[in-house]
Amino acid sequence: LGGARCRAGPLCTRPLSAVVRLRAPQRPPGRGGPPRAGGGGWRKGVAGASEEEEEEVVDELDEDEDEDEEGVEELLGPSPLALGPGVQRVAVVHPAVKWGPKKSPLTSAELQIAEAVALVDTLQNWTVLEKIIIPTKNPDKKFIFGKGNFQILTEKIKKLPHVTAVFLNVERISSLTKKELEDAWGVKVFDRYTVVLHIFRCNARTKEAKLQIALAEIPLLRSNLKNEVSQLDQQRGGSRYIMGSGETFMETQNRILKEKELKIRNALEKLRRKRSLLRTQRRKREFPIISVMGYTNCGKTTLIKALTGEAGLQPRDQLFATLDITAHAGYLPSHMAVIYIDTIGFLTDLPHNLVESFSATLEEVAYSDLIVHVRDITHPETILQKATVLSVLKNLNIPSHLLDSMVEVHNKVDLIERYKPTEENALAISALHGHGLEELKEEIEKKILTATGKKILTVSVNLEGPQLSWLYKEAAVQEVEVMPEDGTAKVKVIISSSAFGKYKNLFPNSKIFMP
Ligand SMILES: Nc1nc2c(ncn2[C@@H]2O[C@H](COP(=O)(O)OP(=O)(O)OP(=O)(O)O)[C@@H](O)[C@H]2O)c(=O)[nH]1
Ligand SMILES: [Mg+2]
Repeated sequence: LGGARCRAGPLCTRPLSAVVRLRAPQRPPGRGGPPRAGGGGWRKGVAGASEEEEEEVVDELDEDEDEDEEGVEELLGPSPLALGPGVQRVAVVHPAVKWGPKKSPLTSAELQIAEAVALVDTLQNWTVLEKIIIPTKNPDKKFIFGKGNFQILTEKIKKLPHVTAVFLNVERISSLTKKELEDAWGVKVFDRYTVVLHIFRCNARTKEAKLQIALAEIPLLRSNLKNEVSQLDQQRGGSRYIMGSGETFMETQNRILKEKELKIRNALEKLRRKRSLLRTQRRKREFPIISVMGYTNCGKTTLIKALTGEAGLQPRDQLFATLDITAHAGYLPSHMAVIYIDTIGFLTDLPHNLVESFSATLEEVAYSDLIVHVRDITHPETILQKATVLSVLKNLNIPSHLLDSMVEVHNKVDLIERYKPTEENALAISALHGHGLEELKEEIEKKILTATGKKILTVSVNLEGPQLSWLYKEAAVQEVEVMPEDGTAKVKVIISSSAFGKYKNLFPNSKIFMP
């Protein structure tokens, strides 16, 4: 890939496998409560998992982590974009549909080109030299532009002496069109797919992200191969057989690519199995899971940082800062421990197979108890962004109850004076300044209790009896307030309906205080 590196430093995120290592970030402000045994003491009380058990899971999951690392680098290989090292000076060309059925009702060419520029700005050493909007009737057809407009465009590009590449802001161009445009303009031509993929490549840190990128790059390698073969054919006048093998060069290369694709899919499948093991572990520990989703740069990481107090999280004003799904522990108002999952942001016209290669990661979302949809309400395209997020979620086969219970959050309201959401049930917040977070946590807690069928209640127990240890085993004890005068304690618990039924049967005389 040469010298094109991202502006961002190393990502400071916590891979999903860190879930089982979570430690309570702070002790909740409660009276009494279970005793603290070392660092994980409080959590031990909440989740009912011993530390030894926890370490065991970590060991099991970390196994062969390192030995695979080299294999992943090999599968990822050099970038198929074949970019030279160093600087790229880019002309961003946006084919705008002025009318007809292909015209997007929600967006304007200026805003679309602004997003394309933001994508280029994400990359270190890449600068935008020129922005050109050029009309077209149908950007999906083979040559994108009409003859006259193409000539105007070619003249404009040729007049830019320092330009090294053209970023054509369409989802995908065929290898044939790409070649023709490159021949006509004498510079490299990228589409959205290649630019986004390049950003992903720069931001990928974990094995899973790298494998997903390797998978998404296969179609590029395939079209590169096609070009290479047609060039060879032109030079030599026909396909050549590799001596003795009976296979043409194209067939051999295609076979190698297929094998590579299979290896990547297998490696991803292995990671997926690991993930499902983690999921079972988490279920056992009864941490409710909240997936935080939204358009890229809307403030997901900032929000999770604010909700969990995790200092290591690094939000950045950059598209696709987060590429790995990561998990972070936080507390709801009643001291319930939950896990927030930070996810990759969405983008309009994100090429289909790119989404597909990341959908394994996003599969995690389907297993969460609640989705929080964060929106950058200050963005001029916020409505289109919402539509994009909802449509991607639909395509991911997220269970409908999760879509129905989704919490919509309007973020960055500090930038708008006296903001009032027009959508019913949306919550206005500023993740950066911490406004509206208490209300948000209350709302999340309400929905989590409904989703998990749990109740929060306080019971009075006799300290000499078995109730307290029963509750520690079967429910999540939040607070214990001892009444020394009569040897009882008031215990606040989060308990499932079925465990509550059992409790009432076992201890019919225990006093119960509903909230
Ligand atoms: N003014 C303001 N800026 C915010 C707020 N929340 C986030 N930001 C800024 O928005 C930018 C993006 O924030 P992130 O938290 O990295 O966004 P993200 O959704 O995680 O982005 P990706 O991971 O790239 O998809 C950063 O510069 C944040 O400081 C907010 O409430 N107010
Ligand atoms: Mg992020």
